[in-house]
Amino acid sequence: MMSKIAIIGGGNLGSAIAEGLLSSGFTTPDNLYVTRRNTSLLEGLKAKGVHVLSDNQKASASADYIILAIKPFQVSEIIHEISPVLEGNRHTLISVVTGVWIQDLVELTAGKLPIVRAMPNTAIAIQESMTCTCMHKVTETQQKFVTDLFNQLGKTVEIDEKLMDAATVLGACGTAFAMRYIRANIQGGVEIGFNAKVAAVIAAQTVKGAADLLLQHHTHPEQEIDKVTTPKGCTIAGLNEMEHRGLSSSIIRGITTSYKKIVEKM
Ligand SMILES: NC(=O)C1=CN([C@@H]2O[C@H](COP(=O)(O)OP(=O)(O)OC[C@H]3O[C@@H](n4cnc5c(N)ncnc54)[C@H](O)[C@@H]3O)[C@@H](O)[C@H]2O)C=CC1
Ligand SMILES: O=C(O)[C@@H]1CCC=N1
Repeated sequence: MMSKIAIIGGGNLGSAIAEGLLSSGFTTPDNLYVTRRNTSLLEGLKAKGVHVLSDNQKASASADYIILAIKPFQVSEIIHEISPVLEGNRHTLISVVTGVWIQDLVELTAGKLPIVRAMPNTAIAIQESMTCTCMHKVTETQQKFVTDLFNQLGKTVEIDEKLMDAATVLGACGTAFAMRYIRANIQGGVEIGFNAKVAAVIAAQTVKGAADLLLQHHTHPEQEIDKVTTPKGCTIAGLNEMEHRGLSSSIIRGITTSYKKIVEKM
């Protein structure tokens, strides 16, 4: 029998996970439960046959794997709410919540559940997430299930929990950072003559191709840059101007600022 999955908090990330789980075929709508206070915002999932409800206890009681996709400040209240139905020999708790540590979750569940911390990004909706995981007291079956689940939804690496905040910045916030880079390309593209629609396709596909070059060639970005920059050409002229204006520096400072925000407990 297929394991049942409950997603508590069908917001941006929770809904993206649900979409990815369905489109990958990892689960079927009948085995998926998604909660949200205002369920009318989950009509799309409901139409696909997913169990959409506002009752977190009911969803948790129906599931084997419970994915917590709520805001950090809600974790304590919601675990308290579902506690009465949690069973140590049945449930695995998977938290995608930023800045909440395994030790916090162990304490909130009185140590009775296997716990997974996972940090995916919103590309999980199209099975292209980068997900970092770390696991606590899981059985081999549970570890395999969770690894298979996230592997179906993109790439997965298991990391030391002390790197989870860093994984949040690079892997999860990283989606937004990449979007701004692409948006700037679109704005520049319009200045030099394209309409916004065509500029958007060119910018997004170019960034996707650049990322795939690195993933498939296992090269360093500078090796790929060397193949593009014709001596005295337009690429190096543009690239150096971007660096004079602080491109790399501003990205590094953005990353370290995001990191500080998490470490200082948001
Ligand atoms: N959005 C992202 O790209 C990522 C988010 N995260 C983490 O995932 C968590 C969720 O983030 P988002 O989806 O962006 O936030 P969100 O605000 O879009 O989603 C949270 C959802 O929980 C629902 N909710 C609130 N109280 C509830 C309750 N009592 N019962 C059931 N549902 C309830 C809200 O209605 C909302 O839909 C956060 O902890 C965030 O740090 C982690 C990685 C990436
Ligand atoms: O901005 C945030 O706090 C969350 C964590 C990673 C993505 N969104």
